[in-house]
Amino acid sequence: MSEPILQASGLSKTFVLHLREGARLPVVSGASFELHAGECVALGGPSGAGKSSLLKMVYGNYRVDAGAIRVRDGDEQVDVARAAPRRLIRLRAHTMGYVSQFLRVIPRVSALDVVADPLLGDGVAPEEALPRARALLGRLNLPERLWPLPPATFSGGEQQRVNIARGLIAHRPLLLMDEPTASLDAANRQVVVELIGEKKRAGVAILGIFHDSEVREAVCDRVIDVTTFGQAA
Ligand SMILES: Nc1ncnc2c1ncn2[C@@H]1O[C@H](COP(=O)(O)OP(=O)(O)OP(=O)(O)O)[C@@H](O)[C@H]1O
Repeated sequence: MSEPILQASGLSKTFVLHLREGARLPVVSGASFELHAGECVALGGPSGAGKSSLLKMVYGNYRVDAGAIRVRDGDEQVDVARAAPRRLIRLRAHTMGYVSQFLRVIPRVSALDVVADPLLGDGVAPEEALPRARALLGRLNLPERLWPLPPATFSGGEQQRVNIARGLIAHRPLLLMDEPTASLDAANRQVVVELIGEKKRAGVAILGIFHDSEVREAVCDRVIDVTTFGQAA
């Protein structure tokens, strides 16, 4: 088997609530798992098990107390748990994408530009990036009249589709997805299932939270049960 794209080993994290007399909330202890090219893996377990927290640790938004999160970046390996902020920014720009549940809206920027932006950041010319953004928004059934508008006033499902298009338009070898279909109707869920399938066939490794069991069964090769990582004392 090829080298893993993501290798997490011995991750532990306890939240300490300093404004609550230092209350301690252990969330994971000794979490270890790997992801290989072309596979989609779901983080599973009941509400509060630590799925979102684990995803945020892998992306580098939450610090870990112990353990390593090694991500393959071309010929290099970057340990997200120890990487300098600049290295993390570079890793996120080209290697590790994140499709959050909600769109972070940028004032006055049109939906089309929001979606094309990652391609432009990769150096793709606007003449190529914009048609690709239009095609993806079209596949996701976002009405054409909305494309030139900033998404701030869009419905939840419309914003989520803009967010998915932005997260999937460029190639990133590792994709983290937090409930990508939460606000979508059945037809659009199916489009997202197809888009994820295409990413897998392109060799992308996907780690995500998929509460919708139909979507999970359609796209995921296995489930990592977060409860098996136990909780720190
Ligand atoms: N920033 C934070 N500060 C303090 N505690 C937190 C923080 N984020 C998460 N927690 C706690 O960590 C535990 C795990 O939360 P997390 O959101 O990771 O669970 P989850 O499995 O994703 O749940 P759900 O399926 O309900 O979204 C919860 O008890 C939560 O209260």
